[in-house]
Amino acid sequence: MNKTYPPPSAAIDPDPSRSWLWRAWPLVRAHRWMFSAALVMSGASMLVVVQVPRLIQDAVDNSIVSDRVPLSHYMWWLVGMSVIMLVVGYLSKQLLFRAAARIEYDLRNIVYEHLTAMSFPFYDRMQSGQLISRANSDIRAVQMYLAFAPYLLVQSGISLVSFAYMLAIDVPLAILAMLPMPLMFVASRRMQRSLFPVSWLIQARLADVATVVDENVNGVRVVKSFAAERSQLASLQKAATSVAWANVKDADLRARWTPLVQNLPRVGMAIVLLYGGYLVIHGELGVGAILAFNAYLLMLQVPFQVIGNLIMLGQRSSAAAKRLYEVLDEKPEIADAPDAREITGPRGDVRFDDVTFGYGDGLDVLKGFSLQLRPGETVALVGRTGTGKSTAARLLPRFYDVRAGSVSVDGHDVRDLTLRSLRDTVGVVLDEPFLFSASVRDNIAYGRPDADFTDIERVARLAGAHEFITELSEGYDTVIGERGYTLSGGQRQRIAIARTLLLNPPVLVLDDATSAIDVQVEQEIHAGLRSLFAGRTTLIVAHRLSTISLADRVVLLDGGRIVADGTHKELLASTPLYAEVLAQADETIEELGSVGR
Ligand SMILES: Nc1ncnc2c1ncn2[C@@H]1O[C@H](COP(=O)(O)OP(=O)(O)OP(=O)(O)O)[C@@H](O)[C@H]1O
Repeated sequence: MNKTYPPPSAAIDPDPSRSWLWRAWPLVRAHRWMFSAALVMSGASMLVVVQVPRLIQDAVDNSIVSDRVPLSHYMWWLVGMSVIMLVVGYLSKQLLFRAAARIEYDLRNIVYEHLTAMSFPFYDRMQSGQLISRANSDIRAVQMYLAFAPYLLVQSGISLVSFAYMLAIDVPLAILAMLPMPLMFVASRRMQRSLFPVSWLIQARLADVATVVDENVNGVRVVKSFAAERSQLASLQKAATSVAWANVKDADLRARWTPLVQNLPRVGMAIVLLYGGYLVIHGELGVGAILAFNAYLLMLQVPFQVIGNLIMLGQRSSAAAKRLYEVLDEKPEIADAPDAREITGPRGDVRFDDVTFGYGDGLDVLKGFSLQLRPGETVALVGRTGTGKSTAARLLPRFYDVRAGSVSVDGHDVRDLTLRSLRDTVGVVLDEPFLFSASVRDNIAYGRPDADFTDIERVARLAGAHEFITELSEGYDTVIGERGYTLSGGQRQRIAIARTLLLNPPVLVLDDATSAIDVQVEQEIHAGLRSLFAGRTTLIVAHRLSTISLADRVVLLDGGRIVADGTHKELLASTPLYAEVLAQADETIEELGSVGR
């Protein structure tokens, strides 16, 4: 049913000590036949193009100045050449753009595959805006250079051939006509040098504009609720003004340099006219040769501009490639061990043994944290805000690795299991579930795209989502707006619970996963939730009494470790902190309620 797409045709060379081009070369090599064909064709069309001035020369000398050959003879040649250039040009462009598109496909897949393999610590460190820019503009810059640099170089070959033809017509005239060329080279290099920093500036400022627009669109709810449209608009105007300034600077530099670079060949033409005219007058050269020379001089101009652009493109691509490699060279911190094993027939015996954990280089959040969940047991993890309840829950599916101690499922350290089998075993529902812009049905079936509709409906009922889904305009086929914003927080959470349940995981982690479902609805779906928990080991990170009441056992976390363990009643009687935490949670909920009133 699901179409499968080809994997990337090659990988980036993993050796970071090599140059960026060398590392990217396998991508070009993978499409070498297409590239070679495109380059051969473009070389061939170039060879035809340089014949045209020769032909015009002969036509003028043999048919116009004298009447030795009928003019139609040259006309037919010219028509024939045009047809060849048309066909060959079409084929070479087709092949080149195809190869470029494949390189882009490969690069996007390589980067995306890598990003998918990266673990939570990486995403904690990186800014999503930066990642998105790397995945877009940097890929583009690298692809442009890889695909088009060889083509531009072949095109530049036109200058060598033109010069050879000029030499064949008249050696001293060819050398004289070339006199302004070094000047032109210097001028175009200076032009590129002064334009380069400005073009960087434009890129950077465009990225600033993109960031403002991105924040505005993604944070539209916050912007509007603070009525901050004006200040957002002001920051956009500021960023846009900076872009405009850089663009004006760019136009100014171009206006200064372009006429100079473009008009320098006219000096060559003047020389051709003067010395060539002298030769013609003295009968040493045909009139046609002057025409041909002028045409060749114009062709000679091309590479000077192209090579300048190529250098500029090269600098930009090299910076872009380095940024991409920075991401690609990062190894996923959490990956399968070489001898990782599958977990078979999991019973759901979960154990945290003397765990110490903290994020990055930060302080320990958990210290000496030990907890056992027997198969089929439902345990509520309670504690003050910021004590590390969610952190403990994240260690079970191995979103992060412990600093010391161990987390195990059925006696296997989670680090010894394959991530695939561990995450099939441990289902997680987070408090702010992310839903995709797809139908409700597809969102629920996210982990099992081939699931039957009856199964989808069954888990939706269990999660208390079926009723509101059927009330949506197109029921299960209703497409959810971006990130699920068209649904309420509680509705999103119920869809997320259904999504995890469809996988029927033997171990379930609910991290505050019912926090947005109002207490009454939660009570209504308690029966469903209880039947969910039956037969699976469940860890619930909870704040509310109503959620805690679903658990067989409650554990209280404080100072990085479990400080009390028992039933709700036992803890209430024995541990003042427990009552305090519950009272705080109630107060918070009440306060939130009064703010809303
Ligand atoms: N990704 C992260 N990177 C760095 N520090 C983090 C990260 N996530 C949480 N922390 C820190 O770890 C500590 C524990 O956070 P955690 O979310 O586990 O607390 P919690 O008990 O679940 O809190 P709450 O009840 O408010 O949800 C906090 O000090 C928090 O700032």
